[in-house]
Amino acid sequence: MSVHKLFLLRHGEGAWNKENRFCSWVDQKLSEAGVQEAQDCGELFKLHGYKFDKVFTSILSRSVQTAWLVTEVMGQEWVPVIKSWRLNERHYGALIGLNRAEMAQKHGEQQVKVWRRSYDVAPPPIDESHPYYHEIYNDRRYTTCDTPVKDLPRSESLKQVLDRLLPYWYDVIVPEIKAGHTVLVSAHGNSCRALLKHIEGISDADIAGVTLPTGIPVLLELDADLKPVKPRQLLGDPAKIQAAIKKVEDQGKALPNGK
Ligand SMILES: O=C(OP(=O)(O)O)[C@H](O)COP(=O)(O)O
Repeated sequence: MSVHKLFLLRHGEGAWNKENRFCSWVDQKLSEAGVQEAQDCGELFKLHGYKFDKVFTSILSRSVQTAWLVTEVMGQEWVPVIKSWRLNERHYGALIGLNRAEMAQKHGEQQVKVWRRSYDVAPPPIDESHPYYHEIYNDRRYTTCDTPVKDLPRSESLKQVLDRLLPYWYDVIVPEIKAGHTVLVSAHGNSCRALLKHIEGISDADIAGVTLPTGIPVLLELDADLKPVKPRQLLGDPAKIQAAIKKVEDQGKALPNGK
């Protein structure tokens, strides 16, 4: 029997999702379409009558903005929103800012797939010569982390995302769920995939085939030990969800105009 409902949500479309660029730790806001996706998601939750007790976000604006829009539409703005860098998107290292389709043209689709979806391969690290290095590491938000700025990642595999996420999951989120609270995690494609891998026990190989589009919530129904009692449900119109998944997968195809 299902005891707990947990919702994972990749934020609505951001400006760089639209431009097919690796966004990662660059703080992009939601696009107009992304705002709409977040609001639609709130409407969907409202329609189902879901009530959240706690919302967890990363410290990137697109994840926080999504949480605000969702709870606003639901009339649940009062629900506490707790932020941590440990829910941030995967650090894409030197790939940050680059266009996936152009990278596929240059390095091949297979290499881009390895960078995007392998479990334990990290992209090349970012260094001080990278155009976004200083914007990221001089940002005041990273002085608030439980880890000194010098020790924050310079690139991460999905495995490394899970490694930095798990202490937060067990110390902060799990106690909330076990206390009977309904939790929404409003985060990112890869931080949600890492969490999903852990909760569902997905193998290192099979996680490559799991794609989460923006603005589509995932409902997990868990038993008292937080083991899934049924398959995950992606909420919304199935045809729309399939099209959105294909769009994300196609982002790594080599197209000359990078679109
Ligand atoms: O910033 C990103 O994800 P996000 O839009 O979920 O925050 C990444 O660039 C996602 O890229 P990917 O789908 O190639 O792993």
